Amino acid sequence: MLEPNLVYVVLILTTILISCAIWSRLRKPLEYRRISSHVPSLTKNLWNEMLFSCTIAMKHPKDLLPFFKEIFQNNGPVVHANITGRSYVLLNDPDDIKILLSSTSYINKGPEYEMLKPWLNDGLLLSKGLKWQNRRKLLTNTFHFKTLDMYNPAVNKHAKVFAKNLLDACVDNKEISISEYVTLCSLDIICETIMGTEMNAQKGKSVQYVHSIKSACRSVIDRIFKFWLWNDLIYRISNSGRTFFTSIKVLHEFTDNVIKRKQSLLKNSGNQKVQPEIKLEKNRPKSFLDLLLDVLNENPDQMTIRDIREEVDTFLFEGHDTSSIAMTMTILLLGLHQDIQDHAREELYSIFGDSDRDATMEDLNAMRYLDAVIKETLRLYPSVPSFTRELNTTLQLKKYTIPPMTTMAIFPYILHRNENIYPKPEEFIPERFLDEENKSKFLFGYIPFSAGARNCIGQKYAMNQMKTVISTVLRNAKIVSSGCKEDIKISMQLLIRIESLPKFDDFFYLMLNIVNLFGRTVDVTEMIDLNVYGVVLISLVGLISYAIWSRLRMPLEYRQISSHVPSATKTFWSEMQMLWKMAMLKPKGTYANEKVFKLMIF
Ligand code: HEM
Repeated sequence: MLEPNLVYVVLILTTILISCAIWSRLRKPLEYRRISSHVPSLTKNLWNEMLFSCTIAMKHPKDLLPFFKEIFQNNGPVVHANITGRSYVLLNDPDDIKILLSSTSYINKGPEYEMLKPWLNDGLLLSKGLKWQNRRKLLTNTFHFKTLDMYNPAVNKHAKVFAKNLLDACVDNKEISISEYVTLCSLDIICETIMGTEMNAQKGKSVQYVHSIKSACRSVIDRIFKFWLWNDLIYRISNSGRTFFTSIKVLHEFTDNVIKRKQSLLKNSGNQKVQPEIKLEKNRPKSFLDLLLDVLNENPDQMTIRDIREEVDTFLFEGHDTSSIAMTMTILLLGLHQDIQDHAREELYSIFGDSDRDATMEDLNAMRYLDAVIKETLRLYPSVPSFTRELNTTLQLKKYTIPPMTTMAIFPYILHRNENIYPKPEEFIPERFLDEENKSKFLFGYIPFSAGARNCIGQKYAMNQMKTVISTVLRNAKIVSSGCKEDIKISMQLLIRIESLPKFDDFFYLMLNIVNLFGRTVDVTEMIDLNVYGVVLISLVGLISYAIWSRLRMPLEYRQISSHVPSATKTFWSEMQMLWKMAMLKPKGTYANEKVFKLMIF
């Protein structure tokens, strides 16, 4: 049964691939089609294009960033590649990146962002033109420093719950997985600050939302790189697409709930427009959701409930997942570098002494070393590993002219490892960010929050939140992470994720992809959903065949060695047991994933 299916898959995929490539080439203007004649290109002809499209589609997310890094190493900082007819230019030169990002002519996102539309609709991250301009202007006010000050008590409150939960979980020196704790804390913070409503995620109320975000992100990245999933119909019937639509149902329900709670809070306070605590101070700025609901009430032509939902969806996602990854990575790195951790703690002691008071805005500004630690973490592990822009008009780079309709792709993860900007780029050295001389060097060579008109609107908010949470942990606990930095493997998804899987064989991954296309429930990025029985069966068959085969091909005297030399594998069964145990051995410190944290009370 399997073989004819496989033939059909290959046939269908090849047909889709060729038709997409030919069709999209023909409909583009000539200059667009000729881009590869003057920009170093990986896909100078149709065959190369098909090969590249397939290679990229079959890459495991953990191999994507090293793959792109190698492309830059081999071809220079500006590289062209067609993926089934879509033209991409990959940029890794800070000067060229500056030209692109600092111009207000190139603010539209690439076509991949369309894949997020069913989830985030036309929220700030995805919107274009006038709609984006108006929204950005309106919402920028809600990240004013006075507003951030107003959020401080809530951030401190949730940071303390987070630290307590970690310490409770680490009783008896137990190792714990930290990422879920961080994510729930981040979610509580975003809900109570900018949404103005408590969701009690840290009390276990929103675990489903967090899992759905992860599934949705995985499905989207799957779609971005696998050209056969670009088609809406195929995506909808594929396993990846079904996971995506199931997940966004949960995500939308959560957002609706946040909005309803806020509306009922406002109703109960007897004032539809202003929050009770804001009423006390007349000039106090409004928080995000208050402001949107105000506009809805006062100018229903300008804002509908649908508009509010798309912004709440966008800010809930962008506002908690990005910073929770950054906090997880910072805590992991501090646990691996005890000297840096001690230095950060000394700084906190000089600010707070033995007091357990809340961190104020002045305290946060005084945390210069912790600030550098977080910045260095974001250099090595920028939460958003890559982003794109689509050109409306011609772009003149330092050396090349890029025609309209090209998608420009930037990879902060790779840019931040440029040896010319960052000596010893793989090393964790927060001091780089304390040296004033480096500031000009880092401009456009350091873009974890992007740059220019479409940079991250929540940058300052995120830094404050991260400093508050991490300083609270450091003031209460000593962090120890097992493993070493080299063991951290990053998976390129919409946002980065720590790879916590045993290594997948490439062939195994390819087979999973094919099975996935036919809708079996096999999740390729999380072992949890993997068909465990299938894996055990395949491993056993492989083991037995190997043992029989290797015995039979050896001379008899070799096979009888265990009869006179003390042996650990006297029987066939004990040999298999030994093989299995060796295969399952976890070398000390090999998996520095988020499951190997130890927090110690000091
Ligand atoms: C460590 C934390 C964060 C990082 C590394 C980060 C990074 C980024 C990056 C790289 C972009 C540009 C994406 C692109 O061009 O496609 C972006 C945009 C955005 N971020 Fe953040 N972000 C963080 C935290 C936040 C927070 C806390 C919020 C909200 C409270 C937020 C809201 C947004 C929004 C709405 C956009 C779209 C802005 C626009 O297009 O005008 N981010 N962020």
